[in-house]
Amino acid sequence: MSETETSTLDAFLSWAKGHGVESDVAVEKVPDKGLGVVSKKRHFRDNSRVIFVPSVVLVNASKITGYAKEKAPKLESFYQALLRDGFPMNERIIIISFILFEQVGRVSLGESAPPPSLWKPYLDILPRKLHTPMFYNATLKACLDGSSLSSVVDAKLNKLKREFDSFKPYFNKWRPPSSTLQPDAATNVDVVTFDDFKWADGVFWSRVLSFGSRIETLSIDKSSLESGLDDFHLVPFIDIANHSLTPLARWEVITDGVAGAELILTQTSNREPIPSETEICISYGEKSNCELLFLHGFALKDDPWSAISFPVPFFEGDPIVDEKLSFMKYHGIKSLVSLSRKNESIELSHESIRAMWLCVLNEGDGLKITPCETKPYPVELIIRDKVVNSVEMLDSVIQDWELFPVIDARVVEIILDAVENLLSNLGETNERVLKLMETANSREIEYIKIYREDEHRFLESAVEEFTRKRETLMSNELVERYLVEEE
Ligand SMILES: C[S@@+](CC[C@H](N)C(=O)[O-])C[C@H]1O[C@@H](n2cnc3c(N)ncnc32)[C@H](O)[C@@H]1O
Repeated sequence: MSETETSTLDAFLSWAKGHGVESDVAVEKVPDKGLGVVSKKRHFRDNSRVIFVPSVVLVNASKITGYAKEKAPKLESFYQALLRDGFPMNERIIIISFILFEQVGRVSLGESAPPPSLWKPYLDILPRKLHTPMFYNATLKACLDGSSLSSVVDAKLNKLKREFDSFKPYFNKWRPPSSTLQPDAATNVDVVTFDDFKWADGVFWSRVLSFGSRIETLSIDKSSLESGLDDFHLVPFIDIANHSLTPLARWEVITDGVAGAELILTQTSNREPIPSETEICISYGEKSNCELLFLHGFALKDDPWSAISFPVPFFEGDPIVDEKLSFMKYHGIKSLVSLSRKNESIELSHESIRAMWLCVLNEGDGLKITPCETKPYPVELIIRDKVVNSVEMLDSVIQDWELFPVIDARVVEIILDAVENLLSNLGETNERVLKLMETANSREIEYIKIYREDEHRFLESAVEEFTRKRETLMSNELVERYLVEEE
């Protein structure tokens, strides 16, 4: 670690201690992972706590808006201007704008900046360089060609760019009063660049913890959370724990007594102690290499959680596609097909099945979908004379239909077509990408290789599996009859 890195880390550690963080472990640089949490003595895996972070140091949207109101008028007027101009404010926007204000806006404001926030020593240890595909140069980006991630990255870059362009004029208000009165050369330079914006978004998605989802799984009374309605939290210290497929620890929300969060060494029947100098990792969840690469910029050779997502392949020229999309949006059905490996077989998520039903059904099947201006919902969906006003209703109408095997067969046919296409795209680009990879040797290339191989294996299995499913469905008399008629 450089001298500056060491002093920034020391400042963070003494800040944490001074604000009530208790820790039995060290924070150190870990090869190829940035910082990590490392044991400094023997520990037993007995549900004992190794880090406690009191709620006072947690970062969430409510605390940030409170801080802006009380101590950072420029940040407060930024949020107020966004609200006034009708921007949809959410926890992510509040948190990433705060990170940008503290780390970039403050520099631009110079002497007119408010004193640094409570969280400055924490913000200072956030990695300045991220390795996700959002930061790839042209060569690395070309190494994703043919993979499912390639279009996902393009779509995300475009979305972020649109978002950044809409916020830019507001970020540009983070200038000292003199420069807003007398525009000079410096004021033509944007205060926050697109790279800064991507960085803050990347920091958010790679570190944020959802307390809501953890509380739901633990069935704790949500109202007892000090943070009220906040879901997303940055948790200094605990968010230094890296991801492993064989994690030694897990994080928990504490709602009893002194509220906060803790890192616990998960109990196991293995009574062997964890030796000193062992990295203590957690699990970031059942994430495929595609997700790990997208969100975190790394991939794991032995990752068992293969998955793939692609946009719902609506038929070209489907006359009611906009209405279908509107129904899906209103009912929270993503326009995405997600396939993942479960219990040795490859399955579509339930939400994807709903999206696919809507994709394959048409007016000839008795589906009517009409815009409605007088109702609380944007479109009215009728299937077989039944008004479908919830996803549960959609499930029962389709599953109770005698034509269900036919619909199922259409879904399987289209998914098979899509995975065959994805596999052939990946195969066609492989040779060129492998050559390109030889010209650049980096950690990123190694991770892309792992991801591409994983995706190739997964798609091959998906093609096999959906071919089998199609054959089984084809042996159904009703399906055979209908498909012949449809042809
Ligand atoms: C929540 S942070 C963990 C702390 C981080 N290492 C740091 O320096 O601040 C998540 C990031 O750590 C890195 N990381 C976590 N687990 C990793 C792993 N198994 N291999 C490589 N990098 C990892 C990735 O950059 C990821 O986005």
